[in-house]
Amino acid sequence: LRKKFFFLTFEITENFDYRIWSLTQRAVRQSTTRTSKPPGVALKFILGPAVLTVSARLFCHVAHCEADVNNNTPVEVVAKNPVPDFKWHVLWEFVKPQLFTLVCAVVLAFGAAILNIQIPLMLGDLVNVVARYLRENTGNYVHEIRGPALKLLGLYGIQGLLTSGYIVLLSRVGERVAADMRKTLFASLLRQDVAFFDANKTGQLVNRLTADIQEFKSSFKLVISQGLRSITQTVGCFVSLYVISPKLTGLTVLVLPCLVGAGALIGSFLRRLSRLAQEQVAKATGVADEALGNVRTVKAFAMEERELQLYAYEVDKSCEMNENLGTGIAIFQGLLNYQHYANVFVPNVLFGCLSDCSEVKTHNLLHDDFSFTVKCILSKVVNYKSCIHFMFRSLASISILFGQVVRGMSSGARVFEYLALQPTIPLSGGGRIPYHSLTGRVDFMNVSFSYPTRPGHQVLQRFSLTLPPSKTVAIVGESGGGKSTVASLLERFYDPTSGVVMLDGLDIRTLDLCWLRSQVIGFINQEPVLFGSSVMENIRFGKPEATDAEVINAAKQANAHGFITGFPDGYNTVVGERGVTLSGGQKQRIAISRALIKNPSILVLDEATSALDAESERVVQEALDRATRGRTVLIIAHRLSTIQRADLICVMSNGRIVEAGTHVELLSKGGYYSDLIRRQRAEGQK
Ligand SMILES: Nc1ncnc2c1ncn2[C@@H]1O[C@H](COP(=O)(O)OP(=O)(O)OP(=O)(O)O)[C@@H](O)[C@H]1O
Repeated sequence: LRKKFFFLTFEITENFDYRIWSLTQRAVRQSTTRTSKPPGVALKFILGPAVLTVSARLFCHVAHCEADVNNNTPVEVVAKNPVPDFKWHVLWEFVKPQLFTLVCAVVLAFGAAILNIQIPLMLGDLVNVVARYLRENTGNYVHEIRGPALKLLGLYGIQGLLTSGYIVLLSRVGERVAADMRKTLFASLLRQDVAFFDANKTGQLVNRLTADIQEFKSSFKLVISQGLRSITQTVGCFVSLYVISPKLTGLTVLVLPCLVGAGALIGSFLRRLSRLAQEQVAKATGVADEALGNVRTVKAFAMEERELQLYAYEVDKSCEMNENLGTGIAIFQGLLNYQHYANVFVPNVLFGCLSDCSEVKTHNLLHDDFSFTVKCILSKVVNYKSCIHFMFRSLASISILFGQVVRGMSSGARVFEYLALQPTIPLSGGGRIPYHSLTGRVDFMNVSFSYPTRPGHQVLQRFSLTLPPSKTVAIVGESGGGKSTVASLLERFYDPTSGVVMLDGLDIRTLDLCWLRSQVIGFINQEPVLFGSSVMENIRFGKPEATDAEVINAAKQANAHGFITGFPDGYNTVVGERGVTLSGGQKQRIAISRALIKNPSILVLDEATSALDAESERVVQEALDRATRGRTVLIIAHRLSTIQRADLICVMSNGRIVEAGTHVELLSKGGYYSDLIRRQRAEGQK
């Protein structure tokens, strides 16, 4: 691992690729997770009907972030959440709209379960008829057997109908609850701050939306259908057992709390295993997601084998954990059956029936009739055994269900955890400045800022800058100096740690964020991300209500109309995932169209042309020159040639402006800027 870490760190110092940075992080993560101590465990369990009521909270991680200010080595940011509780009131909110259907399903399931209890008793009656006929060989066998047989047949029929009915209703409830959960979770995720996405991997978030909700849905359906049936059957059989033999049933009552207690204990352990196993699955998904999402970079570095190893490592760990969980559940079931069958009930059945059959005793006292004794015992034994058999089957299915409940509750708790998250920067609410009075003046006043994931590392320090209305201000400077961070603060992806960002003299924290982003600021960055839909839809993303004519007009302004109409499908051309079927310059011009269609007062260009070759840069630059007219523009630039006509050029270093002026002023100063120009010219000549 150390070797891997060294190799990857070397790569990043060569400034190769962001992807390598993330690989490096992963290497660090693996080494730290292997050496880190296991988290503290606070077991919590409640005796009683353990399966359904034990709290999901098991142990607690303390959230912490690490930062190494003096060292440029990528630092791992670990955001560990406390283990979430399963919140019943949140579940209730989802179940409430389906309550009627659910109640119907429960009633049908309950009916089916009650009929199930009748079956052993009916079987007993049937056996009695057969036994009597075999023993006495008198009477009309067909006539006597017909009654119980038809009753049994009818019972099975009705039970079948009830079963189909509740399964249909229950699957409807399950699917709708799951769909509502997915939609709400997705909405909640989209609402989160950018900082949230800095700290959480996309793969893990997608896992919440897919695997966790799927798991929860299966558990939910199973608990209601099988759980209800099994519990009803257990209780019903218990009552029947009591009627047949109170003494033996008393013994069972004594033994059962011990079983439930042991079950709760093992259950709390299994729940912990299950949660860890699910987290591991999400981790493996995250690795695959990252590799597939960046497949070109993986291929460019011939890293397929390494990615495979990383994925295999995570998958093997998850496999091992799930195997442990399976073993735990198996042992639990085994113990349950063993205890029930071998230790307590079976040896006592005959004894219990014989000693408890008061009917037999009374009859014997009066008549001393041995054949009656045998007949009575036979009937009781058959009934008792049938009931016991059904009760054990129900208990066994409860124990199988138990594993599912454990997994379902952990999944549900993880989903509910994200549902409850509130963004620190609310998307809506706050004031709007009327369009006709908006000038587009921006002031950064004494802004200091650290990224939430690296609180110890101050990126901006008492930074002040004014973007006058309809003027172009460019920021240049060393890599990592904080240029893009300024743009992020203007977009309000983050809020400053101290100081304010103002728009037309108003603190942007008091303004409606949705309005600010959708109508005031147009943002174009170095690597425009397009969606895998048509060109038309991608441009319309900037203004969903835009007409086709508006889309075409925006494309014309961005120098994009020509190449778009050159495609066989024109504006209906599908651009592929992330716009993979377009060239860099074409993608950039579509991104410019997308920003221009909302006619923003402020335009932020974050190194918009730095990834392009000379010809593409010329075409895109033309588009940008046209787009910036009459707007307040903030340009974050690498290539100094593109910003020479800016009204103000600021040179940034270590989170501060160290020099500011026009191109000519700065050149004549002979300071940082002229040094940058000289260095860039020298690089260009190499
Ligand atoms: N999302 C983030 N979370 C934590 N730290 C970040 C994040 N984004 C940037 N940083 C850190 O903030 C500092 C400033 O980054 P920023 O991207 O603003 O620099 P820059 O001047 O735009 O660099 P470049 O010219 O290379 O794009 C860097 O040290 C960087 O590592």
